Amino acid sequence: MSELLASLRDLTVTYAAEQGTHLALDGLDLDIVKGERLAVIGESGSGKSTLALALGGLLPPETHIEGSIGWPGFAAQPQPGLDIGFVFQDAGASLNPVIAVGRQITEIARLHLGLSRRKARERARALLARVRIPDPDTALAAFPHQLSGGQRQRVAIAAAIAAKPSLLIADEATSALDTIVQAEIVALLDELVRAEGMTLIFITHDIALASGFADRIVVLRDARLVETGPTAALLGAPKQAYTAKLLASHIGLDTPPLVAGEPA
Ligand SMILES: Nc1ncnc2c1ncn2[C@@H]1O[C@H](COP(=O)(O)OP(=O)(O)OP(=O)(O)O)[C@@H](O)[C@H]1O
Repeated sequence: MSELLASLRDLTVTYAAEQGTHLALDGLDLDIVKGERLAVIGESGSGKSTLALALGGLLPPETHIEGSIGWPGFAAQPQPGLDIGFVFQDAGASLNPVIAVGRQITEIARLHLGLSRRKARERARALLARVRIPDPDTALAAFPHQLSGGQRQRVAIAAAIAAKPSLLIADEATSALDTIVQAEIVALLDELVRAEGMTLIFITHDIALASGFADRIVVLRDARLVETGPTAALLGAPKQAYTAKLLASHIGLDTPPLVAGEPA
């Protein structure tokens, strides 16, 4: 039987806003299986990022959380940055603009893996090569603004996996990139999670992008989980009218995936 990484039960998240409270997740039940590539799709404001932040324990302090997030896949409460890696939409938000790329990755490896300065730098170089940054030696000394948007996102991925997390959460990680670069980054994420045996949660409003490589899709709408199922089943025969509408508005079902899946 598949091993569970996380188990969310009746997860309800309410933000305290100036105009009152805002229900961002409403009674979410979801099991996340070790090693799966899970796409979370939904329209803007449906609660996707809130789910990502809740999993990482990164919700703002004034947020009210009910229900539970269990982590049967971890011996102890997983730590963001160590057990859970994050890639956000804007690499600029996760990378410090005034610190060289190499040092940013090196610091993570030193902090979380306790590596010596030299070993951490070797790891940073290897990670830059792993995410296919051309000329990793030069890139180590580069500042984020000296790289292209796609390269910055590759660096952000290298930083996210530097501490060897078991779970990688990519929140709209490709939304700011053009279509070709998007497909390259998705292919890279897909390859990395397979090779490293990580679990991937890929948050996106782009069903076509998700359908190319996700094992399973979760559909959120207005803070609620509408439907979840294996990608092919959900795309081929959505059970909920909302999912069907979402699919119809984004892709024809004969749209070829942007990233080829594994041969059957
Ligand atoms: N810190 C916050 N304080 C108050 N309300 C918030 C906060 N963060 C998010 N919200 C609200 O909670 C709801 C869910 O937001 P969330 O960012 O999780 O949605 P999303 O599906 O990720 O949207 P998007 O695709 O636009 O990023 C939205 O209505 C949003 O306005």
